Amino acid sequence: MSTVNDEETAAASAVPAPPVTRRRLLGAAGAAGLLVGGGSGAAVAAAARTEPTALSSVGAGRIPFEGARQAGIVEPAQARAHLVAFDLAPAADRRAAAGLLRRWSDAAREMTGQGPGGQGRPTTPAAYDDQVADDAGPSSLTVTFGFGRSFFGRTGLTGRLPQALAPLPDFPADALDARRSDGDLWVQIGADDALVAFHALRVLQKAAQGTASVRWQMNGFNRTPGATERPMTVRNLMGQIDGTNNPKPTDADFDRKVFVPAGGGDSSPAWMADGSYAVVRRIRMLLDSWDHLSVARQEQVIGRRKSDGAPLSGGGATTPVNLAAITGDRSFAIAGDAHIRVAAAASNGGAAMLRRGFSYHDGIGTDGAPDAGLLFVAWQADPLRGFVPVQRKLDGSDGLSRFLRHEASGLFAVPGGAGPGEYVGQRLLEG
Ligand SMILES: C=CC1=C(C)c2cc3[nH]c(cc4nc(cc5[nH]c(cc1n2)c(C)c5CCC(=O)O)C(CCC(=O)O)=C4C)c(C)c3C=C
Ligand SMILES: [Fe+2]
Repeated sequence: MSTVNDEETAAASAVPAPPVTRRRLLGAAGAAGLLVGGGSGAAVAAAARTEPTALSSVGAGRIPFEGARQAGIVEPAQARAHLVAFDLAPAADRRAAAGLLRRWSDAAREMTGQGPGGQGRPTTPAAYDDQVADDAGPSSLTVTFGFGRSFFGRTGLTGRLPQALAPLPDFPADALDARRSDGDLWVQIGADDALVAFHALRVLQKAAQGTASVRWQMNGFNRTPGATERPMTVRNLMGQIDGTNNPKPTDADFDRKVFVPAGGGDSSPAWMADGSYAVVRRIRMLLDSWDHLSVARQEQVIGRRKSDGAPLSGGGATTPVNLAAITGDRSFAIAGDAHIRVAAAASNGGAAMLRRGFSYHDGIGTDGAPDAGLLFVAWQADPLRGFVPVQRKLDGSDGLSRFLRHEASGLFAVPGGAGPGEYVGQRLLEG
């Protein structure tokens, strides 16, 4: 599942970090030379050849933590992700929760290179330092925080519970594992480097100690930037180009679809201004069955060509889909149960969302098949005008659903971002 991870936005979204200073790199190279000094001649020669180089483009990508909106929503989905839900400790109240969001925001600010010591490089809050991300640049790290419905009861804030955070309906085909669903708090960590992402996760876990503990964790991935000749929409584990027809930040109605307006909305209180709602679903792909289909059949199931993502109604990948197109034998070019027909805004009263997911692969399941699929993350201003109507339709009539199993689910209110000196959620917790 892709995102705005497309040609148009890839270059624009990450701010290159200032280059690493020569002194710093020479220091590191010198230390490496000392370390191998007693070793073989070949090792010494290899160390001597170690020229200081600037951070590669991957390490240099920096996405500011501070802003009216949280990072990690509109930027291209990174190569690595940890999606983690936390539950508050029994004794943790609203004050403790506020302290946690303050610690988390400060840590995220520092790790993304915006903190007190930051100069564009990630720093680690000293109290949690494990040095795992030392030497790496920010690597497009984003940390995004959200609140689950249960958070409001736990902190005495039910009066501020958004209507839009109503529980998702039970979809008949769901096979949800409650232990891997929901949660008081949700954190999405994304980075283009695995160590940077892991490090951020550990720092946030340590900062939570005594206040909240991990309820579930899911680890995802996408194509690494630079792996293709030019930036392009990613493929999911079924091999499809996924994300082509996502709303684009340049669309006139993008903000209205994805973000809560200033002052709140019909179903959102004012503290959610500039925020969004994240629907998170762990969707297992029944890959062994899928791989038995011919490519032609797979293309009919989706409604797009597998090679380049072009719609079966004609044209190239970015050609608008024509759901009315008829083939020579007078049938629809895009089948009645094709995924893109059933999911289309036109089939769902205009319902739309920004899909920004990550693939996952957790080895082989107890059934002997790959435990792999999509960590589907959909962003919208109101789930009742986004995910809910679309999933209702897909659940009953999507040809793709025969090859999927929804195994876990969560809905989280992701408030607007933090400005200098602020923490995420401050307007909820202190307003
Ligand atoms: C409830 C929303 C959706 C779920 C759940 C979902 C799961 C899912 N989708 C794919 C693969 C593709 N989806 C594509 C398009 C597409 N999917 C949704 C919604 C959900 N998908 C929408 C709204 C759209 C756009 C429809 C349109 O108007 O064109 C595509 C085509 C390429 C693209 O536009 O992204 C693919 C491929 C998988 C594998 C999956 C669950 C694992
Ligand atoms: Fe889809």
